[in-house]
Amino acid sequence: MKSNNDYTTRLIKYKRILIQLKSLGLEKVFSSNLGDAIGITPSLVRKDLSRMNLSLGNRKGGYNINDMIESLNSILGTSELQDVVVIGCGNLGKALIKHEAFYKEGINITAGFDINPRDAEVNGIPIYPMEVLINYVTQHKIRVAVLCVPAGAASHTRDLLSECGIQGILNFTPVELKNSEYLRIQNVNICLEIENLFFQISEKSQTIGIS
Ligand SMILES: NC(=O)c1ccc[n+]([C@@H]2O[C@H](COP(=O)([O-])OP(=O)(O)OC[C@H]3O[C@@H](n4cnc5c(N)ncnc54)[C@H](O)[C@@H]3O)[C@@H](O)[C@H]2O)c1
Repeated sequence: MKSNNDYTTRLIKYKRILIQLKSLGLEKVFSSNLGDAIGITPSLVRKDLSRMNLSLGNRKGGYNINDMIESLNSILGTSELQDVVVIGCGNLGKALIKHEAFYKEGINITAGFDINPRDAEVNGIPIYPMEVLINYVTQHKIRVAVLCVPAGAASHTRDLLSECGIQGILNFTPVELKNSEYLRIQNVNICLEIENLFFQISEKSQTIGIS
C-alpha cells in the first residue's frame, strides 16, 4: 500500500515539475531532470515511466513534456488545469485567492463563495454568495473546494458541499472532517505541523544529547 502511495505521489510531483518546465518554454525533459527536481534517482524515474507503460521518449533523446503531462493526467484522472472554489473568503480565503502562483502549478481558483461577501471580486476572481453555490458547482463541474470558514461552520458547510456534488475538500478549518463514501477530505493544520516539527527536533536533540 505504502509503495503505491509513494508511486502516486511521485506521479503528482512529476506532473507539477512538467507543468513548470512547460511554462518555461521547454519541450523535452530527461529522467535526470525529473529525478533531481524531486530528489530521487533517474533510474527510479525511468522505472516509473515504464510502470506507467509509456513510450514517450527515451533515455538519450529525452521525453516529450506535453505527451507526458497528457498521459499523467489520464492516469491520475486529472486535467492540466484543476478548477477549485474557495469557501469562506476572509483572511485566509482571500490570501489563497490572491496567491497567483497556484495557477502556474495548474490550480485554477475559479470563484470564491461567502455567506457575507464583502467584495465582488478579489484579484479578478468573483466572490459569490453561498446561495448560488449549487448552480455554480453544477454548471462548472467543480469537484474540489477549499474550506476556509470559521470552525463553527465547518461541519455544516462540509455537508452542504457534499450535497452540491463536491467530491474533495481541502479543509483549513481546525475541525477534523471525516471522509465519506462520496467525499474525500484533506485536513490541513499548520499548528499541528509546527508542533510536530518541534516534537521531532526535541526528540532528535534528546537522542544526540543537546538540551
Ligand atoms: N489550517 C490552518 O493552518 C489555518 C491557518 C489559518 C486559519 N485557519 C482556519 O481557517 C478558517 C478561516 O480563517 P480566517 O482567518 O480566514 O477567518 P475569517 O473570519 O477572516 O474568514 C472567514 C470567512 O468565512 C465566512 N463564512 C462564515 N460562515 C460561513 C458559511 N457558513 N459559509 C460560507 N462562508 C462563511 C465569513 O463571512 C468570512 O468571510 C478558520 O477556521 C481558521 O481557524 C486554519
